[in-house]
Amino acid sequence: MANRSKRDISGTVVIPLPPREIAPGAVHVPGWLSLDEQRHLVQECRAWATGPVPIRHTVLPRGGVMSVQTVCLGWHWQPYTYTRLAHDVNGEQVADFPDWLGELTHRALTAAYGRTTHTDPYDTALINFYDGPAKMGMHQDKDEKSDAPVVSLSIGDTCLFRFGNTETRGRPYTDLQLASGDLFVFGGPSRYAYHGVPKVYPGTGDPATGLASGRLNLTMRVTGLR
Ligand SMILES: O=C(O)CCC(=O)C(=O)O
Ligand SMILES: [Fe+2]
Repeated sequence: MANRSKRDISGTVVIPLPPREIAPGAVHVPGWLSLDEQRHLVQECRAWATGPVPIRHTVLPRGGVMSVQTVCLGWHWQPYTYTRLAHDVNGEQVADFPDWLGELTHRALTAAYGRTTHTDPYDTALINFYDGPAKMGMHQDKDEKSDAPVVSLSIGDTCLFRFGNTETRGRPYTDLQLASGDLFVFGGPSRYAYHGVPKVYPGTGDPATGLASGRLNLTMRVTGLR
């Protein structure tokens, strides 16, 4: 279990807020990752960003380019499918989804839901890096052939995260902040809720994570593919 009390950049002890249910099946666990875990994830993400399939701005089918940069593990996501080979980047196979990340994901599910959740093994992670004005529009995560919850970890600058409903991109939605170390899980009735990142607040991250600026987000998923 992560050490739940930590110090902020000024050395003040910060006791994270308890888990909060944002919508049925959608739970925010502030400050879930320890600083050491965040540091480790930043190091690993730096390595994954270099290859075998380097991090890139994903190109959308109609020619738009996403402002975030993304690198994938296990399966390569390109709009709107998962493949083993990164045909839209360099044709290589993405890095494996490591066992330790699957274990961290299952611990995260237990922390969010307060019970063990049985799912097929998690087999992919999408790692997004937000720098400068990068953001993400409202969308559903629906390219997976599995209803297993999406498990999201955030490191670095705080963002505004908008978590909506399963019917439309618009209201009703809940705006919350995801800060460094926060866990957010959405499953059950919220699995296909629209969500997005309208804004990242520059300079709000703690450089002790190893990330001097910007925001990293990892989402672990079950693709349901073989
Ligand atoms: O950056 C985030 O917090 C959300 C990322 C996301 O929604 C996605 O990768 O599908
Ligand atoms: Fe998403």
